[in-house]
Amino acid sequence: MTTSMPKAELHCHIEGATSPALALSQAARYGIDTSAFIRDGAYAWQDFTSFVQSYDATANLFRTEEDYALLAETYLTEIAQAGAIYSELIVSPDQGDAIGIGADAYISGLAEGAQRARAKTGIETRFIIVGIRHFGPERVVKAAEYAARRPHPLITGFNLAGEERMHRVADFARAFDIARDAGLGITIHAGELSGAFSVRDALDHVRPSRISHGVRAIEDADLVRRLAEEGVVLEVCPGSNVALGVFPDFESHPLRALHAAGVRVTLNSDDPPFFHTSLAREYEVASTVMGFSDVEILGMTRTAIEAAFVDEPTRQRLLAAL
Ligand SMILES: Nc1ncnc2[nH]cnc12
Ligand SMILES: [Zn+2]
Repeated sequence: MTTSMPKAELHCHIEGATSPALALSQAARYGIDTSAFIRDGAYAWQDFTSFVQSYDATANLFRTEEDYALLAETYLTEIAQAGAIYSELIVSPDQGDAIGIGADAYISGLAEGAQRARAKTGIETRFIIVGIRHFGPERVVKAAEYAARRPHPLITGFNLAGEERMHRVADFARAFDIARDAGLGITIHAGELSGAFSVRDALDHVRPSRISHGVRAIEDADLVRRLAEEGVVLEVCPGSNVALGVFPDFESHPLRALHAAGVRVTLNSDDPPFFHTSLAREYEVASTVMGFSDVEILGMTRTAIEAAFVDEPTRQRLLAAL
């Protein structure tokens, strides 16, 4: 049983962590019709493109700083009650602009929510600024420039998400240079919807310490060896991968093979209610379906803390809590 285990995650998109219940209460507040993206109390989507549409429609239910505080507080409190001691939330300054409050107010609302959750439960949180790939390289540079100004102390990393099949990683190298030069931790979505080549491109052009997903590296044995040798940490999201059809089921998911090959892997929830999962469920599936021992699962949590984009005193305090 993983219920009482300490947990940590490096990869959760904050808007994607909205429970359908919270989405419905926000929709009622603003008089928004959700029938296009919530049906029978669950998010409706069929493929990655319609998932992104449902995700964006959900994100647009949060309009004010206080809405964002409520979202972060609700999610972080829930996972803390399930044993999480650390969470890195992927946050998008573009979303602050999209709703008209601006990136600073968006971040400050999220930070207020993180602070409330920390006061109640002790959970530690950091924010990873994300550039949206399908918005194109120039918009991603803008997101990197925003992150590089270090507008809030909880912002410690930079990521690239969105439609992986658009553009090549090299098109985003400048954005990552800007973020890296500002001292931010570097991670990038690759090897989820696109194959092993995208993981190789990420290593060559972006030099990340972590990769968001990266699981399709399994298609290339040399690449798996390289990941293991270079100690690159994979933020693995098995529930998300199965829900999106990247792998047909948990039995054929490569987490076990990557772990056995010596790749440093961690467990993550991605967009939990969209993918019918939660951080707690990822831990439980790793144990009961994938057959990882408690010691192996604790090892993945340790890897997450070792790879977290936090200051050293915080890392040592979190490691001591394991
Ligand atoms: N799983 C995912 N892959 C790429 N971009 C995303 N944005 C939100 N969730 C995502
Ligand atoms: Zn993701």
